Amino acid sequence: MSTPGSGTPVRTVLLDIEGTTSAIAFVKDTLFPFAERALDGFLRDRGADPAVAPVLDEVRALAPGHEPAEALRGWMARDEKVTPLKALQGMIWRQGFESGQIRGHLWPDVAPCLRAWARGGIALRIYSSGSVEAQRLLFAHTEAGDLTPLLQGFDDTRTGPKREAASYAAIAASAGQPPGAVLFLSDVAEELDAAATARMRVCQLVRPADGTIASGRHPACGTFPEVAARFGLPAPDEPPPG
Ligand SMILES: CSCCC(=O)C(=O)COP(=O)(O)O
Ligand SMILES: [Mg+2]
Repeated sequence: MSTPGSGTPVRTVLLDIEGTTSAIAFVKDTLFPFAERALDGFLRDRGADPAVAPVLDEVRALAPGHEPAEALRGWMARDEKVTPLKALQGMIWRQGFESGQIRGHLWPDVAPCLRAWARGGIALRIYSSGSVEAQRLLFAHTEAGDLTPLLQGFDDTRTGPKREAASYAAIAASAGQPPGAVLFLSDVAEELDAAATARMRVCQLVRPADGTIASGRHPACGTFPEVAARFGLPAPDEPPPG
């Protein structure tokens, strides 16, 4: 697949989380089990809250004939990126992040690049299946500190599915950028296909520790400094720790 907009300088970097900024194992082995363990207590204690009850109605609408807890556990077991599940996970993770039980994992090459890119005038935005609430929590409580001041926008699947081009067109419009000035980074080739169809520039993060396989359809990099070198972004001036 060609690289749309390759003559346009990158003004915005749009970041996926799982498999891109953060380890797949962190999401699967830390975040998901935390939500699984806390689910029943959360539904019992908070199920009638004004912020929670409408989300449970969305669950019932998507899984008629099932108890919400049963539907949610099924989606979790199959890692289905269902919007109300992701919203509830974000609410459950809040207690874990704010109490210090969970710290957001970032690959060591990520924070130095985000700082350098933001300092260099590049707008940084997140687009993840994780809810906007979860995204903010993760970046406010990373192992490298609170990185939310570096981030200018957050989108989740309420904007649209990650494998549909219209979602990327909407994000570029809300960022006030032509799609060709936006570089989308993700580990998932189908997400990159959709972003490229919307005329964004794209790069697959192929992190060996995550077991990602290069699709061959898009430019691929193993680390954020490689992305910086390939797409003309500022280089990090601090070496990654360790
Ligand atoms: C704190 S974000 C949680 C990550 C998550 O729940 C998820 O499904 C990740 O999906 P992504 O689109 O970032 O690959
Ligand atoms: Mg991902």
